[in-house]
Amino acid sequence: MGDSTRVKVGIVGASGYGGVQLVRLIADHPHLELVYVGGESSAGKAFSDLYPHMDLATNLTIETVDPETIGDRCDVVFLSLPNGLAWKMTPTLLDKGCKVLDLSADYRFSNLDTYQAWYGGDRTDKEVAATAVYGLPELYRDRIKDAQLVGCPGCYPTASLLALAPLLKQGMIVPESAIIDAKSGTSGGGRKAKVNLLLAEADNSFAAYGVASHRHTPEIEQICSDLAGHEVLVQFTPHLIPMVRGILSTVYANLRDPGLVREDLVTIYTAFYRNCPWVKVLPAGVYPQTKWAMGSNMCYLGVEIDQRTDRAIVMSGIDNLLKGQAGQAIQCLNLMMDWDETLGLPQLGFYP
Ligand SMILES: NC(=O)C1=CN([C@@H]2O[C@H](COP(=O)(O)OP(=O)(O)OC[C@H]3O[C@@H](n4cnc5c(N)ncnc54)[C@H](OP(=O)(O)O)[C@@H]3O)[C@@H](O)[C@H]2O)C=CC1
Ligand SMILES: CC(=O)N[C@@H](CCC(=O)OP(=O)(O)O)C(=O)O
Repeated sequence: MGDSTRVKVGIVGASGYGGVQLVRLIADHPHLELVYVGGESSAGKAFSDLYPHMDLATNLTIETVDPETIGDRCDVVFLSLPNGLAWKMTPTLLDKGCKVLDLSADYRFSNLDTYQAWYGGDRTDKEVAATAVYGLPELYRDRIKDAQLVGCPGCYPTASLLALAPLLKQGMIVPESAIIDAKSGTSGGGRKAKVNLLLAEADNSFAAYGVASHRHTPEIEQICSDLAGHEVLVQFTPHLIPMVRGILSTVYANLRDPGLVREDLVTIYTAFYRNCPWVKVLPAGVYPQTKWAMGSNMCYLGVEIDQRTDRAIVMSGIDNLLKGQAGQAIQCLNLMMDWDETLGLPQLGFYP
């Protein structure tokens, strides 16, 4: 039975990894009621037939995607789809008065030419895209509060930008010297079958991919440029690591002030993130482990300085499906609804 006091929520792409996390988080959220789940190949199946252990979270059946009817039934819609689909349905959802949170790359770029150069597609929603806000609350909280459309960041950009932001914003590093070395578990590639994500391919192996060409590079550069106040290029190398969940992003950059020690960085980072409940700056000498963040919306940051090279080294650990995806989307929605930013989100991870 429906609860008229709760905000009615729909998820398009509910069967995927991001969608499942959203179902779980919405079930635990005090102000949200899931009223619609949509998909393509899973349409017509009960959500609990796909995920039998989640029958307590919802008894909905996955439906086909018709933006008009979704817009009539929902106040808020999460789009957890492959890149290039959200922009085709978002204008209708917004016209219907919905708040829209897109987990794909479609609304992350302030310059659509950049989007089209990396993702393709012939966008016809330029006016709508211009209203989208980049959904990284620690950097754009006030803009997210007023947004009707949020483009939630990618998992690698979330981890990497939270590591770099204090240094860039305060002009402490040479921006172009930034090198981002990031590792992701296989769930980062989504639930759809892909040969490189098979256990027999990914297990006992560890390799870089997308070297000097990964599509998260321009997304990271866009926000770094915004923080630095001028155009910045960065070096970003992702790796696939044989685990399911988690990202560890290690960022290196040349310091402008060679006199700093790591305790200074702890103080600077703690001050920068003092109003951010989802970032935990670790004490000097403590470095994040991905398992701490598994099941939690927290980003753990460890800071270090190599005094031989005068480089800052910052390590950022997140759960790619929570702070890197669905958790961050709920965090953004909390802000858009003027609710506490922590509502309905898990603080502590599953481990140990
Ligand atoms: N995985 C991660 O760590 C992160 C992913 N992202 C982004 O979030 C988005 C979702 O990712 P993820 O959950 O991993 O993806 P999955 O591959 O796990 O899920 C994709 C979902 O999209 C649905 N879908 C695909 N095509 C269509 C279509 N034409 N119409 C309707 N539904 C469709 C699928 O439904 P069905 O099963 O019914 O076919 C499925 O539910 C992507 O844009 C991804 O890049 C962002 C940050 C992190
Ligand atoms: C391990 C793995 O394959 N990771 C994905 C990142 C997924 C993601 O967040 O990307 P978008 O939302 O920008 O598509 C990749 O490198 O393509």
